[in-house]
Amino acid sequence: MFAVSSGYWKDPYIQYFVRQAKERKAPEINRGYYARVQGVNLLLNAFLRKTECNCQIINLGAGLDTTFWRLKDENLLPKKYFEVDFPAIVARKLYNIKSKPPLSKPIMETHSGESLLLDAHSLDSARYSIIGADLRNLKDMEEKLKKMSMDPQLPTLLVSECVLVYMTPEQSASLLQWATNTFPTAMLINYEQVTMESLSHETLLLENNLLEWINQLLITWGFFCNQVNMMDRFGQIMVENLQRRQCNLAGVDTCQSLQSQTERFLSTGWESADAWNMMNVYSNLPQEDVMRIEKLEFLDEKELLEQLLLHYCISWATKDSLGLGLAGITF
Ligand SMILES: C[S@@+](CC[C@H](N)C(=O)[O-])C[C@H]1O[C@@H](n2cnc3c(N)ncnc32)[C@H](O)[C@@H]1O
Repeated sequence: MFAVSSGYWKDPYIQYFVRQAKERKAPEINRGYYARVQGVNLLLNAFLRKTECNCQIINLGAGLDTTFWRLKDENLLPKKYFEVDFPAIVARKLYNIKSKPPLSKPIMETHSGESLLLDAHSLDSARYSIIGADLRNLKDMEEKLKKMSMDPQLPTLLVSECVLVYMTPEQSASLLQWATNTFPTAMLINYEQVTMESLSHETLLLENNLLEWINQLLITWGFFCNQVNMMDRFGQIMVENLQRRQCNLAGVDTCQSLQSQTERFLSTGWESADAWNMMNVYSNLPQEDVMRIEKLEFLDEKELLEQLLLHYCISWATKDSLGLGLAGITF
């Protein structure tokens, strides 16, 4: 919300989901969010182009994500957009949708046919469905998705942003395997942590600054959305802090390296997989817009931004029975 209100990117819908007034965040945090949002959108849009929107999207652990509304505004809606999250999170999202016309109107506008289903834990309309389910209970989740007309034969994009790390490696592997067993033509985009393996020793010596900054990150970004790897000092401090706050890091072992991030896909039936740290993603985003956002706020500590970006990655994988050229999607 703060990054949006500071002009990093446009999202007219996030304001309807955020309870507190915009709380100021550090420029590194805003740039980190910018890289994540632009990076994921870039791959997502490429999938929509390849499939000419003749596809479905399933956002796993969607939280209060606003992508459905963006795609509607940009005339890029897939045949159907699904979201899955725990029933309690879904209930909160549905409450906002029901009570805020700027959220409900676009859903009504894209709805046709039978009456729209809306209860405390699910929504089913022609182009947008939300289900309350546990990603670790695949049978139940699949049944619910099928009830809402999920079509396994359609090219399917699965998105998981800061979600798999909450599950054990076995649970997330089952989810990835379920995806390849279910959808012959699919792509999965995953955003989460990766170790700082590529950082130089000198950068790590910035530890005093780092400690202070990590604390800020915990309060703002990390505590809510992310956990990091235990392999380095940065990761150790954050993991210890998160554990003190009873935040469980069940999936952190899979985040060790870009290689472990791609291997998790290749060992669960995906045909191609790639993973880029966010520093690389940031450097490959359209540079005109990067130059624009870099003028928004003065950034004192470039090294800290680098450390943040090197600690996160976007990984993606494809399986392409229809031969749409999904493996060619990249930054
Ligand atoms: C850090 S939030 C990320 C939300 C959203 N993807 C985003 O990027 O803004 C993690 C989300 O995953 C959901 N989640 C975690 N484990 C889950 C599970 N086993 N089943 C369903 N949802 C889960 C949480 O409820 C939460 O909404």
